[in-house]
Amino acid sequence: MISRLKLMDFRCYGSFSWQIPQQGAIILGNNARGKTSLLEAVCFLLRLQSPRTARTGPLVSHGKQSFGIRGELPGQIRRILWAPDAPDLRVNGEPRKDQRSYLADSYPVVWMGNDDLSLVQAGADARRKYMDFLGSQWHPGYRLALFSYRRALKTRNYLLKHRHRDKLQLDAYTRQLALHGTELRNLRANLLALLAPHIALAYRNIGGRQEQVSIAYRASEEGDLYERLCASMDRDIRYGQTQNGPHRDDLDITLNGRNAAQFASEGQQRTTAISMKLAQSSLLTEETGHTPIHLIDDVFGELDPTRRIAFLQSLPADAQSLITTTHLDWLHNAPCPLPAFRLEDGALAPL
Ligand SMILES: Nc1ncnc2c1ncn2[C@@H]1O[C@H](COP(=O)(O)OP(=O)(O)OP(=O)(O)O)[C@@H](O)[C@H]1O
Repeated sequence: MISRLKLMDFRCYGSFSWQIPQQGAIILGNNARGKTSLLEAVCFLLRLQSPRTARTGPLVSHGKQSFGIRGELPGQIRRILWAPDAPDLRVNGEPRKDQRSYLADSYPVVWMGNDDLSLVQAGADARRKYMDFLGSQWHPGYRLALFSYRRALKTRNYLLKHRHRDKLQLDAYTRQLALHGTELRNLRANLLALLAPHIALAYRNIGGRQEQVSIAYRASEEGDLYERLCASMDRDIRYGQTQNGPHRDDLDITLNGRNAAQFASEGQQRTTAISMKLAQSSLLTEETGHTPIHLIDDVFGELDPTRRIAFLQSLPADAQSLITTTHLDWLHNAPCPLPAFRLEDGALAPL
């Protein structure tokens, strides 16, 4: 639970402070008032990641050099002062030397947004991000394997692109890539095995009792990764890029045995996407012992009333949920006991 949030020069907020109710809140506001930015700030404070951008530059208010986020949680005050090349990360006033140690005792987060449909409809990138955001919160080794893999991939791609490549060096990075890639794949496969039953259960709860959703990890190629990388070396050199590996892996999502992207209706696809997010929540609760903070950005307009009610009922009773919306029509007949606030001119006022 986050109880107080303060922002400085974050996105459209110069200075902002909010005492957050324990159970969470509904944040009502017209477009471009800063609703998503608020949830983004909470996500960044807890995970050092924005769901909107991979870079931190866009988070800094226009014309400023750095931003600050401070949040009070049970037993800890987290504070980030982010300046280019010199992030200052503190917990209870103590500096944390790197991102890993800052994140080690942070709280889990689930992000739900109106573009979650892309988990089913869009390319594999969205599904890898989904796995990696969850995996990094699930297992400390996951983030490390992902980070090491990305670093080795970047160097290998750099070597592949350059004409005067050193064969020995290329082989050394191929080995590194295979080592971290195999580790990452094993972690992802384990994660998916744990996650799949949570997704099936969440789907049934939201109304798809007749339907069977299933999800499985699919590697971009079979067999030993090092051997496959060596076998495709000529092609990689031609493209100047590594063509195989976990950065090309995907998830197979099926509904009643058929590919969900091609055969499911939009309603079924939305239910699948929401189930994937609710499954993150139940898995993280089980694995970390903490119910994640739910950051729910403008999802209700897209759901029909039955799914909306079922979704609200599926949120864990003890979760803190921050829900943004541009209107409250969807609340009609919906079981949502959260207090509502209006966001106007960069400040929140109770409704
Ligand atoms: N780095 C930045 N500095 C200043 N303003 C920014 C920055 N990044 C985005 N903005 C602006 O902040 C405002 C709020 O954006 P945000 O996405 O949080 O709004 P929102 O209330 O969620 O809108 P919507 O309902 O349309 O999704 C927008 O006007 C946006 O252009």
